[in-house]
Amino acid sequence: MAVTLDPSSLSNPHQAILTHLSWEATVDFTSRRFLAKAKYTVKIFSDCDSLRLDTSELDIHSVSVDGTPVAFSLGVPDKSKSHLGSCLEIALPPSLGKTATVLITYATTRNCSATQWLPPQQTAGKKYPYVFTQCQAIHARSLLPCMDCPSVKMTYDACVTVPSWATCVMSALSQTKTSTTDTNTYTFSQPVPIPSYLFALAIGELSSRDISQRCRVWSEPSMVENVAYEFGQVEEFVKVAEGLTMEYQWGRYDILCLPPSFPYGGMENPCLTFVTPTLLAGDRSLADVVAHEAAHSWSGNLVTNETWEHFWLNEGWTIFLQRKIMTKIHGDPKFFDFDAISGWEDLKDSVKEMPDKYTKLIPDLGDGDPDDAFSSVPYEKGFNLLYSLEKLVGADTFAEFTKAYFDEFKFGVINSQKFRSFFEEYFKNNSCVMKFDWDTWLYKPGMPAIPNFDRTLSSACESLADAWLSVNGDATKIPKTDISGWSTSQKICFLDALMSKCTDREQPLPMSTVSMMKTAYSMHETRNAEVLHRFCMISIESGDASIIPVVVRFITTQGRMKFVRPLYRALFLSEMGKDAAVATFLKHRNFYHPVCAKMLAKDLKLDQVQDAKKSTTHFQKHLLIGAMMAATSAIAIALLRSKRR
Ligand SMILES: CC/C=C\C/C=C\C[C@@H](O)/C=C/C=C/C=C\[C@@H](O)CCCC(=O)O
Ligand SMILES: [Zn+2]
Repeated sequence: MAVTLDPSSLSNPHQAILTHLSWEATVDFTSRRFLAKAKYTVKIFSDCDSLRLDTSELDIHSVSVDGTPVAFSLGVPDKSKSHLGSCLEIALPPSLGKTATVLITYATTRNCSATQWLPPQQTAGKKYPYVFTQCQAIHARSLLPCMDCPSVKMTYDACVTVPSWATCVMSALSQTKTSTTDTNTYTFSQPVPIPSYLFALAIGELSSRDISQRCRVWSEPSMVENVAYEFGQVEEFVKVAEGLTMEYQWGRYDILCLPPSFPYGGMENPCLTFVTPTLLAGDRSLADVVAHEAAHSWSGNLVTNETWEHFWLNEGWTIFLQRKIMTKIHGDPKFFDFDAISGWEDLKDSVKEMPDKYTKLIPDLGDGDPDDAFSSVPYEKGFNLLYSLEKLVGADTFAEFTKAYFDEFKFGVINSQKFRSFFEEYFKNNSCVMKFDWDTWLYKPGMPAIPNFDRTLSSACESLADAWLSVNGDATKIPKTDISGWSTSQKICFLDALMSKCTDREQPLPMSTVSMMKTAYSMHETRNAEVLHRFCMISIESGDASIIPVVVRFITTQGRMKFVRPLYRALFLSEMGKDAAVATFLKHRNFYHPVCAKMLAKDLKLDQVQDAKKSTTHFQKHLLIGAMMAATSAIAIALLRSKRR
C-alpha cells in the first residue's frame, strides 16, 4: 500500500506497516494507568532497519521482535511540536522476513491525553470510578505505541481485565467475559481494519438495553431507560444510511452514553458510538448527532481521510449523509435545506473565530496541533462543497455517485485529489463538471459563496428574529407569535438568525430585549442544551449579568467543547464575566477532559500565564511561587490583571 507522509506522525509506515494489534491490558484505577502489552503484526516493505512508532507520555518497559528482546530508544519531544510526542524507535534485526511480530510492554501515565479518569463523584452512580478514551485526532499515541496516522489501518483484538464491579466496552465486537472474585476479563475483536484514532474503550459501572438486533445502548444504570428512549430511532438511522450508501459492514452498532465531561457531541468509534449526555433532551430532538455518528460508519470509518488535512472528506460527507438521513426521518424534503441553513450559521461563526489558515478546506497543518485546527469548517464548508456538486449534477445522479464512491474507496483511505479525480472521471461526459472551481473550494480561506437555500421552513424563524430586533425597549412591540409548539430546530433557527443579524449590525441585542425574551420564552430554564447554549450566548453578549449563574452552572455540569469553549470565551471577553470565567475554570479544571482543559486554558490565555511564569525574573518567580502556594483562583486573575496593566 502506498502511504502518504503525515505531518501529524513521527512513524514510518512507508517502510514498515502495522497490520494487526493484539492488545492486552489491566486497568488500575488507583494509579490511573493501563498496564499493557501491544503485540503487532508488522509488514516490512524494503530495507528497513527500524520501526518508528508514535508515543506520548508512555512508560516503555521492553520490546521484543519475533520473541527476541531488541534495543529501542524514545526520542525527546520537540517543544515546538509537543503534540507529536516522542518517537519510539525499535531496531529491526537484519535477518527478518517480510513480516514480524513486535511485542511492547508498557504503561500509560498520568499525562495520557486520550483518557479521562473520573472519580466516583463525577459519575451518575457516585459509587465507582470511570475511565473513557477519546483518541481522535492524535491522542491514541498516549494510550498505546502505534502508527498514529489515519492512513494506517489495522485489525485488532483485545483482552482487558477490570475490577469485578466494572464492565469494559470497546470499539469492537465483544467476544467473551470471564470472572474471578476480584476481576472481570473481557475479550474483543475488530475484524475490519481501522485507523488508530478509532481505537476506544470505556470502563465503568454500565448497563445496557437492546434497541434492535444489532443496536444496543449502554450507560450508567440510572440513565439507561432515558438513553434507550432518546436514541430509540437508531436502527432506522442505520437502515436509511445503508440505503444511501451500502450494507453496514461492522456487525453491531451500539451506543455508549458517557458521563457529562465527555468533550464531544459524539465520537464514531466503530461498533460503539460514544455520545455526550447533553443529547438527552427527553424528546429525541438532538438525536441527529446519532444519525451523524451512524453515518461515519461509511464516511470516515470505512473510507478514511488519508491525513488530517483531508478531514473534510470525513466530516463533510458525514454531515451530508446525516442531513439526508434526518430529511428521510422527518419526511419533508425541505428539511435538508432548513438544516443546511443552520450549518451555514455554524460555518460563519467558525470562519470569524479561526485564523485564515484553518478556514481552508485543506489546511496546511504543518507543525500545528490538529486540536487547534478543529472547527465547523471541515464539516460545513465540506458539506457545502458536496451540496454544490449535487446541485451541479442533479440529486438522482449524485445519489448514484455516492454509492459508487463508497464502493470504490471502502476499507481504504481518501484525499482531496483522489476525490476530485474520481468525481471528474465519474462525470466525464457532463460538461458542467469541468467548470467547477475546485481550487477556490479546496484552497481559498473564508466563506464560500452562499448557495440559494430553500428558505420555506426557516422564514418564520427569521421573521421572528426580525420582530425581536425591532423591539428596542418598546414592550408593545414584543412579538405575539406563540412558539410553544415549535420544534427544537425552529427555536435553534430563530436564535441563530437573531445572533447572525446582531453580528451583521455589529450590535448586541439590547439587554432590555433579552430580558423580555426571557420572560416570554424562559429559555434560560430549558433542559435542551442547544437552545440553552444559544440563549446564554445572546445574554452574555447583551451584557445581562443575571445570566452568569446560569452559564456557570451549564459550563460546570457538562464539558462538551462545542458549548463550554464559546461560553467561556464570551464570558472572558465581557467586562462583567472575565473574572468569573477564569475563576470558574481554575476551580473546575479537573472536571474537564484533558483536551478540553488544554483548549480552555488557551482560550482564557492561561497558557500565556504559564509561559510568562517560565520567563519571569528570579524575584518575580518568588512572588509567583508564594502566590501559587496560596493556590487560589484569585492568583491567576491577579496575574491576568497585572498583565493587562
Ligand atoms: C482541519 C482540522 C484538522 C484536523 C482535526 C481533526 C480532529 C481534531 C480533534 O480536535 C478531534 C475532534 C473530534 C471530534 C469528534 C466529534 C465531533 O464530530 C463533535 C463535533 C462537535 C460536537 O457536536 O460536540
Ligand atoms: Zn463527525
